[in-house]
Amino acid sequence: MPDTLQAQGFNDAQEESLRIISAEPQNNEQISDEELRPDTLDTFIGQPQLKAQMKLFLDAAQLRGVAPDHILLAGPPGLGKTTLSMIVAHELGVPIRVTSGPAIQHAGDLASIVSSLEEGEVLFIDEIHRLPRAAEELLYIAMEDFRVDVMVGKGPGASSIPLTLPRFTVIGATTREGMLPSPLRARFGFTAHLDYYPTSELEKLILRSADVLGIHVDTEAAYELSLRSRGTPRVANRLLRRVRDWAIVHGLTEVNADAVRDALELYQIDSEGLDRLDIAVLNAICRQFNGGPVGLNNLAAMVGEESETVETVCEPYLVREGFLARTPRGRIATGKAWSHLGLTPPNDVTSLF
Ligand SMILES: Nc1ncnc2c1ncn2[C@@H]1O[C@H](COP(=O)(O)OP(=O)(O)OP(=O)(O)O)[C@@H](O)[C@H]1O
Repeated sequence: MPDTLQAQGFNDAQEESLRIISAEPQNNEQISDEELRPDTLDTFIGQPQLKAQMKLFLDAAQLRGVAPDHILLAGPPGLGKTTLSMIVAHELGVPIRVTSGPAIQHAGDLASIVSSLEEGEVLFIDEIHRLPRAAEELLYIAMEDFRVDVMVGKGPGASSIPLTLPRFTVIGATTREGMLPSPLRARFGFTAHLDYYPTSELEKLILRSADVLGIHVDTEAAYELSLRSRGTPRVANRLLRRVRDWAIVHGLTEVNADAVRDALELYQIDSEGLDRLDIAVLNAICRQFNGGPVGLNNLAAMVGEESETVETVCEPYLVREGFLARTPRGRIATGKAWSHLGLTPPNDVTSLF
């Protein structure tokens, strides 16, 4: 009988802690994301190269007195794509219309949005890689020729009337740049890739968010939080809120490093930002499979999770942080994983890394 997570008592309350380190927004988090969004490039923390490029790009458009070219923002969830698009509109002093690939079901939905845009307006399309095909084709023409063809009538008598659109700027955001068809990708004049944030920048971000939320957080506490934030602003802000709750309940007026450690221990987030599922995965590879290699399905069965969850929720961070390696024969635990678990790798395993 496999030693699964359920068998180890991985219950709903513990699953809750899984979601704390997820980079995806949860429940009503869009609302709490809003209050922490910086609204200028100067207050947007980190990504220095991207900010410098973006500033030049926007300044040039403003000096030329035209709407900037279309912008593609690519990168993992929670790194600030939506925030940057709001900043672009704010810096240009123009309104922004927000939609997303999954919200547009028919080409007509997109036609009605683009045909109601004002001159210079920003159209933000989140998850642009999920637009339906017909909408994508309509978008090609709208982006390139600022035109939309409106179909009148049905069947053989149908005809299309071209409607000229004002110049506007599309900002597309995607977590899956590779899924964008190349004709769509080619229509963006500027593509920005967002990277995971180093801890030094997450610290600044946490101190800024603490200020906005009216919490006193000392620098050591900000550092401890940044270590556990998986390089992701959304995770940093979420952990900060959970630590704030802990501080309120414990009657603290200032959050210090001990409060961060104690609060996050309660949520089963360790010093490297690994949660219970990450640890279960590493434990399974080291203890049950002698360090690997082990196939994804076996591994997922061992921890009692869907393969997809293991692959998309745990692995990217474990691989990025050097705890786990993917090889053609399966997943292997690295030396860092063994030492993080306080285990000694067997001799025949050390040759694998
Ligand atoms: N560079 C930054 N400086 C300050 N706060 C940031 C930064 N990047 C992101 N944030 C904050 O992190 C949260 C998540 O950011 P945002 O919604 O922009 O991410 P996203 O990349 O659009 O995520 P998704 O792909 O899930 O839509 C927001 O509260 C935002 O204010």
